[in-house]
Order: sequence, then structure tokens, then C-alpha cells
Amino acid sequence: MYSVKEAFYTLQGEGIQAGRASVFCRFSGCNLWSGREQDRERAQCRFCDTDFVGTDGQGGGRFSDAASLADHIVELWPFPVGASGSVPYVVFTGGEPLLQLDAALIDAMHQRGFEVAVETNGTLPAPPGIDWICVSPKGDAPLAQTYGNELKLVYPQRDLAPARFSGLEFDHFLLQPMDISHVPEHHIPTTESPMQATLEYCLSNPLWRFSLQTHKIAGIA
Ligand SMILES: C[S@@+](CC[C@H](N)C(=O)[O-])C[C@H]1O[C@@H](n2cnc3c(N)ncnc32)[C@H](O)[C@@H]1O
Ligand SMILES: Nc1nc2[nH]cc(C(=O)O)c2c(=O)[nH]1
Ligand code: SF4
Ligand SMILES: [Mg+2]
Repeated sequence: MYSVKEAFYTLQGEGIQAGRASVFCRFSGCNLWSGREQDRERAQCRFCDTDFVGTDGQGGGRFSDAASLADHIVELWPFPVGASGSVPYVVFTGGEPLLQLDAALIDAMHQRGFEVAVETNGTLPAPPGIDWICVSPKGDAPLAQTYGNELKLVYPQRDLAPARFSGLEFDHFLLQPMDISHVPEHHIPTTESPMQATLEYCLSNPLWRFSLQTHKIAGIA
């Protein structure tokens, strides 16, 4: 059984694949926050910008097996598979997708002609076969997934220097300014704006690329 908060067609807004047409499948639930505002203060991850509670979002629901969820995702890709001139792409996110994403679902997406990406907090190991792994470490939550395609750190986080991650096996290192619009003031680790702090870090440390949440600028999901 898979629990999905929402699933929809959009453009990947973040990271190296920004701008790519994608079906987003947002699983319900996370291991670093309950998703309830009254628990945010005590959570391991306190700056989350996402509602991942329940299965009531657009295209959400409960799916009894991999085939039924994979068929649902294929239906959200607005072209006959193989006809759009590029490979169909699904991004599994959440919540924390590695609580639910398994080999059966990855295989089912590959069988249907999709490339498979994941956005994970890195606290759980990724199953084999994922085509694009984005790890976004959180506070002091121990990292189990120490390799992948991109490491995308939300910046700044208290006591979390980017240099801690720069020796890991990733092809790309990105810093993404923390969106603080919904974060209580006392959790904001700097008086400088996250945007300014991130710009300055990337200018001083060229290993790190600047990643904007372009979907928020564009006003899409
Ligand atoms: C909502 S998370 C879901 C996937 C997974 N749980 C994770 O944390 O990577 C998706 C992406 O949004 C990023 N994100 C969450 N809250 C953010 C915020 N306030 N500002 C910028 N990026 C944020 C996360 O770091 C992650 O890269
Ligand atoms: N357009 C768009 N791009 C995204 N990239 C990562 C997202 C996420 O929440 O995982 C996200 C999202 O929520 N929307
Ligand atoms: S780990 Fe990801 S989904 Fe979970 S609370 Fe943090 S940003 Fe949100
Ligand atoms: Mg998002």
C-alpha cells in the first residue's frame, strides 16, 4: 500500500534538473516531522515548506500496489509515452519518499518508459535503480545515503556547514536559500537574508552552485 498526498504534472523547480517537465508524486508522511504545525518546534526538520499529511491533495490517494500507482502516474504525463520527444520523468518526493518508494514501484515506472528521480532527506538508504538521486541533509539527522547525483543543501542551517558534505560522492553540490516565509522567527539562524547568505557562500566556494526554487518564482506548483 502506498499513501500519496498529491500527484501532478509540473516543471522540476529545483536543482540541476530545474525546468524539466515532470510528474511529481508526493508521498504522505515524514520521519523528521509529523507535519503538524504544533510539532514543528520539536521536530528534527523545522523549516519544511510542504503539506504532506494525508492523501487528500490533487491526484492523491491510497494505492494498493505498484502497478496501480504507476498507472496513475502515467495518466498524469500528458503525452503518449514516447511521443513528447523526451523521456517521461517522475519525481518521487514527500514527505520522505524513501519510507515508501521500493524496487517494485521503480521497476513499474521503468517498464512504463519513465526515468525515476527522488528528493530525499538522506536518512534512509535509497533502493537500487533510481536514475536521479537528490539528497538534502537536515540538521543533525544522520546521513545514510552518502552518494547520488546532487546534494542540495537548504541554507543556512544552524551548525550545518556545507563543507561537512563536500567530500561525499555526488556529481553536483547545490545550496538553496531557505524559504523562511512560514518559519517562526526564532528558528531563523541568521539576521542576513538566506538569499544573501547563500549568494555569498557560493561566490566564496565555487564547488557550490546556487539553486533557486524557480516554481515559486513562476507561481506554479
Ligand atoms: C519538502 S522536501 C521533500 C523531500 C525530502 N523529505 C527532503 O527533505 O529532501 C523537498 C525539497 O524541498 C526542500 N525544502 C523544504 N523546505 C524548504 C524551505 N523552507 N526552503 C527551501 N527549500 C526547502 C527540501 O530540502 C527538499 O530538497
Ligand atoms: N515544481 C516543483 N519542483 C520541486 N522540486 C522539488 C520539490 C519538492 O517539494 O520536492 C518541488 C515542488 O514542490 N515543486
Ligand atoms: S525532511 Fe523533507 S519533508 Fe520532512 S520535514 Fe524536512 S523538508 Fe519536509
Ligand atoms: Mg516543494
